[in-house]
Amino acid sequence: MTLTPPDTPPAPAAVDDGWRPLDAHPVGRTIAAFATRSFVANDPHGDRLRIRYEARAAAVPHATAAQPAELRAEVWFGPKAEGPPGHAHGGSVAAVLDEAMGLAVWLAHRAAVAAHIEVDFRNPVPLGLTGRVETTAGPADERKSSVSARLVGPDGTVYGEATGIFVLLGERHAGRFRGGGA
Ligand SMILES: CCCCC/C=C\C/C=C\C/C=C\C/C=C\CCCC(=O)SCCNC(=O)CCNC(=O)[C@H](O)C(C)(C)COP(=O)(O)OP(=O)(O)OC[C@H]1O[C@@H](n2cnc3c(N)ncnc32)[C@H](O)[C@@H]1OP(=O)(O)O
Repeated sequence: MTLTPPDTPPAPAAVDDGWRPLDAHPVGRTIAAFATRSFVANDPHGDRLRIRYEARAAAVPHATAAQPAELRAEVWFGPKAEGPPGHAHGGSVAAVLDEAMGLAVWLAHRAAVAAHIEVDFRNPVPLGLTGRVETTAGPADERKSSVSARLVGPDGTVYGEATGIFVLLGERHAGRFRGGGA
């Protein structure tokens, strides 16, 4: 019996894990528009931070307690994010984690501001790193949500971990967090 060489196996079908650009998500569009102005995300071609958010499409159109919307991001730390020589400033890492947590709460529940965050810097972030921010928004009551996030490198190195309490914006905050500025 002769064995014929197997055909070249077909490329594995791309696995659709449900992640889409943020602006493909109905709530995500509002968030994406906000993010173009934010401290973290306002310079997508700059040398400091470049960040691209994605939402889990499985949550379209709205999150439920059983299936909260999820947010993640790809982030690049450029030469102008420097803190310790050759590495990212802790404030830039904290800012990235803070914003991602805020947007994750917004996507899962509604717009919110950070009341309390804690950040653990696990490994120094080399400048030039492109990492992944993963977020998990916890359940919310009518006033607040817990949330966590971490920054992971392409090889699985965990660079930073954060937890936060975000206060959901309601009627009592009306007018406090409007756009504008001096
Ligand atoms: C579809 C249209 C949408 C339009 C959206 C419009 C605007 C968007 C607005 C905002 C954008 C949203 C997201 C932005 C995303 C990311 C940005 C990055 C995240 C940030 O960077 S954002 C900036 C930094 N952030 C601040 O600038 C906040 C300054 N701060 C305050 O403005 C107040 O401090 C406030 C409002 C936080 C609370 O004040 P408050 O009076 O409303 O809340 P209150 O005291 O009633 O507490 C309610 C419950 O939260 C618990 N709680 C409160 N504080 C706590 C703490 N520190 N630790 C642990 N738990 C805490 C209480 O214990 C209570 O819990 P309980 O209900 O169980 O009693």
